[in-house]
Amino acid sequence: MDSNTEHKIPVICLSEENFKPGSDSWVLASKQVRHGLEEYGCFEIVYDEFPLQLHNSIFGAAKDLLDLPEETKKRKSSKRPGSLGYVPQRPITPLYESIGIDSPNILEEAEHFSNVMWPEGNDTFRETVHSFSKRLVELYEMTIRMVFENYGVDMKVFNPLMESTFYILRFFRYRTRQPNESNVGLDSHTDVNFISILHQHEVEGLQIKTKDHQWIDVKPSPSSFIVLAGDGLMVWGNDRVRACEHRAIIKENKVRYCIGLFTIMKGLVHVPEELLDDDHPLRYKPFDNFGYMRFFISGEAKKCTVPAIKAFCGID
Ligand SMILES: O=C(O)CCC(=O)C(=O)O
Ligand SMILES: [Fe+2]
Repeated sequence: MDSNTEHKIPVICLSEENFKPGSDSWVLASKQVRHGLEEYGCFEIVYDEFPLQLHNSIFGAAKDLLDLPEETKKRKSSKRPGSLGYVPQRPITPLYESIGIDSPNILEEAEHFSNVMWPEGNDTFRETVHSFSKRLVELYEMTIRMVFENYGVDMKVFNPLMESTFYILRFFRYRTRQPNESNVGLDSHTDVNFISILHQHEVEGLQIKTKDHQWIDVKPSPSSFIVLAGDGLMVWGNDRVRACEHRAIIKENKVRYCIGLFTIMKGLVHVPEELLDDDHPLRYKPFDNFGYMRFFISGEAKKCTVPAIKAFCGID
């Protein structure tokens, strides 16, 4: 079905004020966050104070990186066994290519990655990736804090959860299509991690699927960030939060760039006890996020006859 106007993804207008936990606008924003995650599996942050300069420089960095020769992009930059790293254009996703950076919020890791790609060094790239990622980690932290407050989850487990978060920054590029090619850049899916924060460049493409199976377009803007619940947050929330179904459709005849910060839990994710009661019995066994990612990479997930997350750790 085509996009329509009945649905509206909740928008939080971020300001100094609602960045302060406990303020009136914080409380209001956190209700919208919960509503967005339960209804759509996502919400939008409009962050007017986000520096335009940083928006421009991160997409400049994306282009510089993806313009490198294929052999360079394939170099191993991740220290994790089995990490995805560079994903070239493939027959099933001919328009799409992407490349990921582990722990980009840690300066030494941003430096390590940039030295692998540019052995002569690239200070601009390293600095841009690091400062962009740090801003997105702040948005992630705010989201988790709001979710905790809204569900009444003990703040004692907030810091441990933040400390067990692993971050990957991924740059995506979609080339223009040939006359006979489909406009599907990336087909409908839910993300296999905990939370994803996407930032689009000028060319639109991101679409979100509603509960009643309609697709809504998410328009790009230099101050807009879309926060998506992945399968991991759905597990943590014991199915209160929906994992967001989304896709990328390339309608315009222009190259499209998008960037995502993907958060992944190290160790096991347990449903907090505050989210369990007679009406909400435990639906998932402790969840191993990296194990779940391997379940996809190995092709096992494709064989499932029920949603992959249910097959992996669901209690029926
Ligand atoms: O390009 C986009 O807007 C979405 C990318 C995406 O969903 C993903 O990489 O998981
Ligand atoms: Fe995705």
